[in-house]
This record gives sequence, structure tokens and C-alpha cells, in this order.
Amino acid sequence: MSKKILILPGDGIGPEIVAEAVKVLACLRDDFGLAVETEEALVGGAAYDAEGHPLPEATLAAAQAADAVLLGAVGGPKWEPLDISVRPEKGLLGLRSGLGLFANLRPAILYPQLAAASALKPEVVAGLDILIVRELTGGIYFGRPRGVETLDSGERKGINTLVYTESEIERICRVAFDLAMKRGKRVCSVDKANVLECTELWREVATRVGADYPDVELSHMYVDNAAMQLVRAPKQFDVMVTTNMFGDILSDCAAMLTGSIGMLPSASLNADGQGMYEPIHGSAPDIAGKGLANPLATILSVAMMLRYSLNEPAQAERIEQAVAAVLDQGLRTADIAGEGMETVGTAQMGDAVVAALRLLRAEG
Ligand SMILES: NC(=O)C1=CN([C@@H]2O[C@H](COP(=O)(O)OP(=O)(O)OC[C@H]3O[C@@H](n4cnc5c(N)ncnc54)[C@H](O)[C@@H]3O)[C@@H](O)[C@H]2O)C=CC1
Ligand SMILES: CC(C)CC(=O)C(=O)O
Ligand SMILES: [Mg+2]
Repeated sequence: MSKKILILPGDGIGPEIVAEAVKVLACLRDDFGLAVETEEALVGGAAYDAEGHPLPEATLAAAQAADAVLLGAVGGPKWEPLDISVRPEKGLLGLRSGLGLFANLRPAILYPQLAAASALKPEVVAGLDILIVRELTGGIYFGRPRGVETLDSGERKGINTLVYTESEIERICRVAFDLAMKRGKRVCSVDKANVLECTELWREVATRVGADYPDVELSHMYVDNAAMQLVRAPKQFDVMVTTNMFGDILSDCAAMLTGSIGMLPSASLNADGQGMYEPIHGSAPDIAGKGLANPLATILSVAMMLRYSLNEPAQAERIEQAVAAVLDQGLRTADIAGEGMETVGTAQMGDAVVAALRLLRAEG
């Protein structure tokens, strides 16, 4: 039976990069027998404009009914004047919480072909392969109370709250330890336990969970130091596990070690293995509509979908091989091009990945 994939292009560069990922999916379906069918729906600013809400009920229902969701990005200056409760980003957060996608996996892998594009010296990043495991449905992005209140004095007060229960911390830590068992057997739990009680609890629970994984070496690091260490000596990390906001920030930082934020895919998983897949970047309003965006993070997100939700690891590997092949050919969007290198646009890059896939088939 065909697996159902819901496609949510979103805003800004979202539709441009998703179109390339859909070409790749279509190639796997037509040339490699992948049994998938796709359906498209609105989310984010596009949904707000059409229906007055960034996450229409029909979109959430379609996402819940799908085997997996592929999302581009949401948001942009057009919707910034809106109240936060109806901004495009709220649609994304609603999807994450509505689907229970508490585990966000953000691999930061340096393709050797892009060593020169990394923000760090080649000898510091060669072979880089970090997995950031970010808690995605709790923490300060969801905590209550929240909002802006007006005090008796007339001054306004902004409030957001960092909240985690023990069970929320435990389940994300277990995901991190289980994944570490299949990788380098090291987990670094990132917190701010020196000042935030909530993350003092995080550290305690991470330590308790770690006791169930005697083969995994657990370390703890404050988030400020972790940001610095990522830039100083990133290869000390294998799996990093952290809160929603810290993981959001650290993964953008890690992206630059791989050459560009346009290279980092992600998987957001719930307890049933259902997932949403998206690049870690946003809607990039500065380059939207220009055909300049790098579609590889979105294409690599399809590979993660095949691996984590559709149980098609061989198809996932094909995509990864095809991406490596186009990089070998020297194809570069502007964000990963070295000085003086020729660049290609979004659609050319997507077409090249499809051509590389077809070549793999021809080569048997
Ligand atoms: N998952 C999502 O839908 C996310 C949405 N956003 C939203 O996106 C909008 C823009 O946010 P920013 O802070 O500017 O972050 P951004 O990630 O959209 O862009 C940051 C910088 O990276 C570049 N960039 C991003 N993706 C790229 C790609 N595929 N290829 C080449 N360059 C790329 C952009 O051109 C920009 O210079 C905001 O409305 C924000 O709320 C931000 C992050 C994630
Ligand atoms: C709406 C934001 C929380 C999205 C974001 O920056 C992210 O998930 O990386
Ligand atoms: Mg982010």
C-alpha cells in the first residue's frame, strides 16, 4: 500500500525548495518503485492569507492522517505585524504539538566536498558528524504563563516561562541515548543548570536516564560553553541533547560548520514514529522568489523521512549518494560556493540530484 505524504510548502523560499524535494520523491516513485502518494495543504502565512489561520483544522487533520509530513518553512515580514497567536510560526508550533513531535533530530554532517565552505578550518571540521537532539514540544516556546501584561504603573511586562516535567525530559533523553548507542556512544546534555532550576532538573533526569546506558558516556555542559565549544572544537561532540530553545539556537550555529544552513535537514518524531521533516532554516525572505535557495537541506529531509518514518533505508541512501554526487560534480548554490566558483539556482540543483539518482539506476 502506498504511504501518504502531506506536503506543506509554506512561505518564502518554502515552495521553491519543497518543489525540488517533490521532484526527488517523484523520481524515487517512478524510477525506483517507492510506493508513495502526496497531497498538499496550506500552513503558515499562506494559510493565514487564504483562511485566516496559520494552521487550518483541515491541515492538522491531513497531517494526522498522513504517514509523514514534508514542510518547507513558514513566516516572513508580511506577517510580522500580526499578533503572535496567529503568526505563521504559530502554525508550525501547532503542528509540532498537535502531532506530538517531541523529538527533533538535527544532524550536522560535513560533506567533505564542502570543507572549504565551512566557517571553520578544514582540520577542525573534517569528518564532522554531530546529532543535535532537541526537545520540540515543551520548554519556553510552549510554557505558561506567557504574554505581555500592563502593570498598574502603565509599564508593560513581557512573560515567557521555561517549563519541563520529568517525563518530558526523560523521554527526550531516552531518544538521545538510544541514538547514541547506534553512533559514537557519547551524549552531551546541554543546560543552564547553574541559573535555571528547570534545567537543574533536566541535568538530574539526564543523569538518571544515563545510568540505564552504561555503554554511553554522558557529559553535561552549560549552553554558553556549548556554543563556544561548537565553534572551537566541534568534533568533541557525538549526540547533544537539549531543550527546545537551546537546540534551536545551537543547531543554527552547527549549520555553519557544514558550510551553510541550507545543508541541514531535520526529523521531528512522535512516540509512534510518525514524523514531520523539514530543513532547519526559515523562509529566508531575503532570497525568496529569486531561485537562489539551496534545496539540499529539504532533499536530505526526504532521506530522513524515508529512514525514520517510511522504513525505506535503501531509498534514503540513494538520495544521500545523489547529493554527494552533485557536490562531487562541483555544483554549488550561492550559499555553499567558494570564492570564484560558478553557482547554480534552486531548480538546477534539484534537477541535478534527480539526474544523479537516474544515473545510479542506470549503473544498477
Ligand atoms: N522552520 C521554520 O519554518 C522557520 C521559520 N523561520 C521564519 O523565517 C523567517 C526568516 O527568519 P530568519 O531569521 O531570517 O532565518 P532564515 O533561516 O530564514 O534565514 C537566515 C539566513 O540564512 C539564509 N538561508 C536560509 N535558508 C537558506 C537556503 N536554503 N539556502 C540559502 N540560504 C538560506 C537566508 O537567506 C538568511 O540570510 C522568519 O519569519 C522566521 O520566523 C525561521 C526559522 C525556522
Ligand atoms: C518558529 C521557530 C521556532 C522555528 C525555528 O526556528 C526552528 O524550529 O528552528
Ligand atoms: Mg531555528
